[in-house]
Formats: sequence, structure tokens, C-alpha cells
Amino acid sequence: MTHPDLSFERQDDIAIVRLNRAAKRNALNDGLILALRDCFQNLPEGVRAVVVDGAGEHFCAGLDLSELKERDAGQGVLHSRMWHQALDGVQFGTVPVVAALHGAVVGGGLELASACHIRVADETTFYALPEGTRGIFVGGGGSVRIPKLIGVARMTDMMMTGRVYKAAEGERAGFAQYLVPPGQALAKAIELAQRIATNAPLTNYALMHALPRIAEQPADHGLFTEALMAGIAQDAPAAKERVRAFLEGRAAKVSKD
Ligand SMILES: COc1cc(/C=C/C(=O)SCCNC(=O)CCNC(=O)[C@H](O)C(C)(C)COP(=O)(O)OP(=O)(O)OC[C@H]2O[C@@H](n3cnc4c(N)ncnc43)[C@H](O)[C@@H]2OP(=O)(O)O)ccc1O
Repeated sequence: MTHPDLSFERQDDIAIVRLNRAAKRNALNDGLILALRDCFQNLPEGVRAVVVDGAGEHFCAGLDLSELKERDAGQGVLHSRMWHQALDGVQFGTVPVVAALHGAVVGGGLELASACHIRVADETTFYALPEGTRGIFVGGGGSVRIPKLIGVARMTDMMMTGRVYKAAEGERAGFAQYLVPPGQALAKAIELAQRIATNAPLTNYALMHALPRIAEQPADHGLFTEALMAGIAQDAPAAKERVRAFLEGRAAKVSKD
């Protein structure tokens, strides 16, 4: 994985993917979005969870606005689809992704954070969607993902008024599941990723892929899918070993596959 603005660090079963463009507050230009897409499409074998964070004072300042001015409507649609590909790769990829947030999580940065499965924010974090006040629209899947975290009404208010949510209010609104002291988001995200990496892969797969789909389905479809997942999951050797270990009062032998 080689891109000057995206770093990749392997730590045993987990990987840390870092936006590394601090001088521009990790603003996402086309090169960086494509690098992110390629990174999640080509995770090395054995990576069982990923942490995404940003270098410097901020997680991410969103779309690189210097690239916006050159685009017509048709190019804009394709650009948005490119972001969708990249961020779908985060949400619907192969392994769980934990976002470590600090400073600005704005615009496309919030879209990236919302594609992750768990968000840890430190107390310097703030959330905003400046798209509305800049005369543009979200294009990285935000209109689909962000209302699922905070609701349509809050998102509409943020986009219409430019409202900024500070860390604690943002956590209460639903942006983040964990709020930690300044500078501790990465350590907490790594701790969570390491814990998640010990889950049975089928469990993580079901939680990443089945759960959000079930939540969208009419009740009878959802219950049907849930029953299938319940049956498949409990039949997996990893599940049998883990339940047996609990009943026998010993540590489970955790397999790597
Ligand atoms: C429409 O189709 C789309 C849309 C999208 C997604 C859209 C969006 O993301 S819109 C939101 C864009 N982002 C912003 O409006 C935030 C702008 N930045 C800031 O408000 C601040 O920089 C800050 C993040 C709060 C940080 O403040 P501070 O620490 O004081 O840093 P600055 O001095 O302001 O900036 C330093 C340096 O970085 C450059 N920079 C910052 N943000 C951006 C940016 N978003 N784009 C480009 N450059 C940025 C800033 O200009 C400074 O540069 P210097 O050269 O002057 O040092 C998705 C997909 C679609 O299809």
C-alpha cells in the first residue's frame, strides 16, 4: 500500500490506516479517496480489524475544496460514486473498522467516520456538515449513513444552519459510542479493535453485514434473516468451541480462521 498521504501500519491481527495530510487537515482529494478505496479492497490476509485515524490536530476536514471548483454536474456524479465505492469498502468490507476521532470531523470526514462500525471520539472532537452553507450537498454516502446515527432532523438542522456539535453533545446525539479524554482516542480504538479481532470471523461478518440489513427489512423479512444467521452462526466450529469453553470454565481455543 503506497500513497504519501495514507499510511498503513500492521499490529499483529489489526491494522491502523491513517490519513496523513495534516498540513491540509487531512482534506480528502481524489488521490487520497482512491488510496483509501484500494487500501480496504486489498487488506493483507490476517488483518481482522482496522482502526482509521487522522494525523495532526484533526481527524479530517472533508472534501478537498480546491478540487471542487473544476467539476461540472456529470463529473460531480461520478466523483460522488467514487466516494461511495471507497466508503462502501469501509462499511461493507471484510473486517470491522473502528474510527479514532479528534478535532474536526466535518463534511466528508464525518461521512468517512459514519462508514466505520464503531466511533471513539476524544474531547477535542467536533462534528459539522458545512456542505449546506457552502452551497453543495453531501456526496460520500452521508445522506444515507448519518441519519442512521443522529436522525434526519438533526442532520437537516446541521446542513441548513451550519450547526457544530462539540464532543459531549455529539456523543449524546449518536455520533460516537465512546468519549475519551484528549489524545486517547487512538489507544481506545486500538484496544477495541484488538478485542473485536478475537471474535469468531463469522460473528463479525454477521454483525457488519447482516445486522444493518436486517434493521432495514420489514419485520417478517428481518426475522427470517435473523433465524438464518442464528442457525449458521451457532453451527460454526468457533461458536461451538467458545460455548463449550464457557461451560467447561476454561479459555476458548481461538482459531485464526
Ligand atoms: C459535492 O460532492 C461531494 C461532496 C463531498 C463532501 C463535501 C465536504 O466535505 S464539504 C466540507 C468541506 N470542508 C470544510 O468546509 C472544512 C474547511 N476547513 C476548516 O473549516 C478548517 O480548516 C478546520 C478543519 C476547522 C481546521 O481549522 P485550522 O486548524 O485553523 O486550519 P486552517 O488554517 O483552516 O487550514 C489549514 C490548511 O488546510 C487547508 N484546508 C483545510 N480544510 C480544507 C479543505 N476541506 N479543503 C482544502 N483545503 C483545506 C486550508 O486551506 C489551509 O491551507 P494553507 O495552504 O492555507 O495552509 C464528497 C463527495 C462529493 O462528491
